[in-house]
Parts: sequence; structure tokens; C-alpha cells
Amino acid sequence: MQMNEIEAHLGAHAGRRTGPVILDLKNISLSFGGVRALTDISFNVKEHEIRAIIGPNGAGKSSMLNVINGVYRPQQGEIIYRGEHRRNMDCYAAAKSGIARTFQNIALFKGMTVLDNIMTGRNLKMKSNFLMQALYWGPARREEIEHRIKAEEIIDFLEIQAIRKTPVGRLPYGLQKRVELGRALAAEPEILLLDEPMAGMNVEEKQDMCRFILDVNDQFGTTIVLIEHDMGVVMDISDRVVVLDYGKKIGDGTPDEVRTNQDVINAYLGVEH
Ligand SMILES: Nc1ncnc2c1ncn2[C@@H]1O[C@H](COP(=O)(O)OP(=O)(O)OP(=O)(O)O)[C@@H](O)[C@H]1O
Repeated sequence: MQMNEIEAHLGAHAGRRTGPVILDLKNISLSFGGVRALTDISFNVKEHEIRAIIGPNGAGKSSMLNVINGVYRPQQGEIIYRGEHRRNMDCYAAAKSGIARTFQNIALFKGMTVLDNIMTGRNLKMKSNFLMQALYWGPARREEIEHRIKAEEIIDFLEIQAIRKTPVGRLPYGLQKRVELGRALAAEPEILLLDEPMAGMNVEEKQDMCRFILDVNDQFGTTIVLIEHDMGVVMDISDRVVVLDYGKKIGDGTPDEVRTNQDVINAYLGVEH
């Protein structure tokens, strides 16, 4: 993909509006024994927004995503999702309520094909029971066909038709990351959490991934929360950015506001606290 194509996507993207707050995190604190991973963090995410979480290594970014999708339970704070206070949220409940995620290290079934990996993202949507599925009988058969159609739509959207039958383990890293995005999209999430979607990619792969993230946001209306270390990417595609450092929030605003925030500049330059 050429740079002017990315710019065209960004231009189209800049025209759209974000909605009301869909996810509100208030005064979140999380510790592991004596390690304070997050201290009194508050920020919100608006519907249809691309919201980035940035910060130096160990700042608490992944912990924050894990709090949002119910992997970690914060000792303090409140999470309000679609106007409802969430208590005792676990991963399954978060996924059921429309929160999907990808991981820092690819978590796919390497021996399975691209299509089958994407189908695993449909699991929560499947209604027929195990016996019906095993017998491939009646409603289970119809359901399976519907899910396959959806998976094929995602494959077309991500332009990976040519590798749909290839075992994931044989694919280059950049394509595996794209398949992982496909599996998360298969759940038709309302909020998509992306943990370093461009880590380890070359320039061209990053440009493709940027385009897909913008297209997911534009075409499906999906709200996106992403952790990313590539500042160029973050500043280009995000509506707002929250900055963490040593588990504390040190900045929050538009890319331009964050770029000129002295605390953020200090954190990135390694200035002593
Ligand atoms: N499961 C855990 N058990 C103990 N400590 C943890 C755990 N998860 C995270 N931490 C600690 O919490 C702090 C924040 O870690 P976290 O992985 O959230 O940071 P990060 O900003 O995502 O870092 P990176 O950019 O390196 O991935 C670190 O000090 C880390 O060692």
C-alpha cells in the first residue's frame, strides 16, 4: 500500500464523529502483591472512537486492557460500560457483552487453517449444543453455514482469501497478526482492544494494519482501544490518547495536546520523577 492511500483513508476517517461515552473507567487501582500496576486511573472511551493507550515499558498499559476485558479485577475503582456499573466481570462476560481483544503475542491455533481460526471467534455466537454440532444436524448445520458465511466476509474484508486454507503457523508474522484481528472481528465486537497490533511489523505491514483498523472503525462502527509503541501510527490514527507512566496517568487528550504535554515529553525522554 502506498502512503497516499493511507492519507486518503485518514482524510475520510477525519470526517466522522464520535458518539457519547461508552466505557468509563473511574479511579482504577490494581496491585500485584507489592507492585502497584495502576494507581487511580480515570479515563473514558467514546462510541466509535479510536483511543490509544501509550507509555514506556511497564507503565501499566496491558494491565489496563486486562482490567477492561475482565482478566484482572482492580482492587479499587469503577467500570461503567454502556451505562451499567460492572461488578465481578470476568473474561467470558466481557466477551459476551461485546468486548473482544487481540494479544501482544499472537494467540492463534497454529496448526489450524486461517478459516478455522476465524471460525473460533464465532464460538460465543453459536447457539446449538455440542451434540447437535457433532452430528452436524438440523439447526446446527444451518447455524454452521451462517457462521461460515460471516467468517468468509471477514476474510474478504481483510484481503486474505488466498490463504484461507493455509495453516496459520506457516504464515509470515504480519499475516498472522491480520488473522488474529479477523478472529476478534468474527465476534462482531462493539469494543475492540488491540494490544500492540503493529509490534514486529515492517513498514508495509504496518501501513496495511493501519488501513484495516481505520476501515474496521469506519465500516463496522467498532470502537477501538489500542496500545501501540509506534508514535507515528498512534498520532496519525487516534482520536484521543491516554498516557501512563509508572501506573499513573500523566496525559490525556488529542494527539496534538499529548504531543506538547511536558510530563509526557519528560516520561519519554526518561527525565527523573
Ligand atoms: N500478572 C502480574 N503479576 C505481577 N506483576 C505484574 C503482572 N502483570 C503486570 N505486572 C506488573 O505491573 C506493571 C505494569 O505492567 P504492564 O504489563 O501492564 O505494563 P505495560 O505498559 O503493558 O508494559 P510493556 O509495554 O512492557 O508491555 C509492571 O511492573 C509489571 O511487572
